[in-house]
Amino acid sequence: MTDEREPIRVGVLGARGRMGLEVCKAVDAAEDLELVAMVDQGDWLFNASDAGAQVLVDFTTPDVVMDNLHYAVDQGINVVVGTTGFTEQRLDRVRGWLSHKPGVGVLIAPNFGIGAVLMMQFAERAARFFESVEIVEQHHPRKLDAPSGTASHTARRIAEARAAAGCGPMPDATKESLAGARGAEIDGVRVHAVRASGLVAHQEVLFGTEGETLTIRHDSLDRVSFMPGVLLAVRSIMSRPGLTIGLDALLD
Ligand SMILES: NC(=O)C1=CN([C@@H]2O[C@H](COP(=O)(O)OP(=O)(O)OC[C@H]3O[C@@H](n4cnc5c(N)ncnc54)[C@H](O)[C@@H]3O)[C@@H](O)[C@H]2O)C=CC1
Ligand SMILES: O=C(O)C1=N[C@H](C(=O)O)C[C@H](O)C1
Repeated sequence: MTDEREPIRVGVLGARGRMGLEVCKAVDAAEDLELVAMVDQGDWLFNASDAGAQVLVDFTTPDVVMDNLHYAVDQGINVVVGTTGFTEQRLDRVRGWLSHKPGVGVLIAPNFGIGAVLMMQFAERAARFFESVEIVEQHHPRKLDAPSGTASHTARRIAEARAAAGCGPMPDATKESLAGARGAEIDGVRVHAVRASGLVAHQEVLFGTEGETLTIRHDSLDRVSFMPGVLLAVRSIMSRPGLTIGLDALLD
C-alpha cells in the first residue's frame, strides 16, 4: 500500500543560523516534509508565503520573532517557534492575532529536546518536596539572551508548583556583598547563567531539603538533539489550531 499524502510544505526562518541550518537539514531528510523556503536576515518574508509554506519554523532572535509570527498568522500559515524571549504579554499578543485566524496553529517551545522537556516535568514534580531550589543554565558564549528561555520556563513551573502546594519562601540568610552574586530571581527561584566555549545547552535544577539534595541535569551535546521535537511539532501543528506552549502535550 502506498502513502498518497502530499508532503507538508515547510519554510525555515533564521535558515542560516545555528539552529536554522540544522532544521533545514532535518526537514530535507524527512520524506513527509518538503523544504520550500529558507529565509534569513535581508531576505523577504513573503518568499515563504509565495512558496506555499504550510508551516514556518522560526529560530531567529527575540527582537524579530514577533513580526515574523504576526506576518505568518495574518497569512494563515502555521508556525513552530523555538526562538526565545516570550513573556506573558507577548503570548497574549499572539493569542489576540490567533483569535482572528481560528484555523491557524502556533506552537512555541522553550526547548525542543525531549530530555529537556522531561527535565522540566521532573523538576515540576519534585518542586513541592524540597525547601530550596536553584537553577544553573550553561550555554555557548554566542547566545544572545540570559537567562535562557528554558531556565525561565523551568523557574515559572517550579514556582507555580510550590505555590499550589503552599510552600513558603526558601531559607536564605545571605546578603550579597556584590550585586548578582546570587543570580537573578524569577518568581522567587534563583537562576544562574554560565557562558563558556565548548558548551552547547545544559541545565541543572538543584533541590535541597534537610539531609538530602536532588540534582536533575540535562545536556544537549549537539543541536541534532532538538530535531525530533521540532519535526514532531511540524507534523502536529496543522491539526492543533490556537496557541500551544511547550512540547509536553505532544508527548502524552
Ligand atoms: N527552543 C529550542 O529548543 C531552542 C531555541 N533556541 C533559540 O533559537 C534562537 C536562535 O538560536 P541560534 O540558531 O543559536 O541563533 P543564530 O544567531 O545562530 O541564528 C539566528 C538567525 O536568525 C537570523 N535572523 C535575524 N533576523 C532575521 C529575520 N528578520 N528574518 C529571518 N532571519 C533572521 C540571523 O541572521 C541568524 O542567521 C535563539 O533565541 C535561541 O535561544 C536555540 C536552540 C534550541
Ligand atoms: O540559544 C540556545 O542555544 C538555546 N536556547 C534555548 C533557551 O534559551 O532555552 C534552548 C536551549 O537551551 C538552547
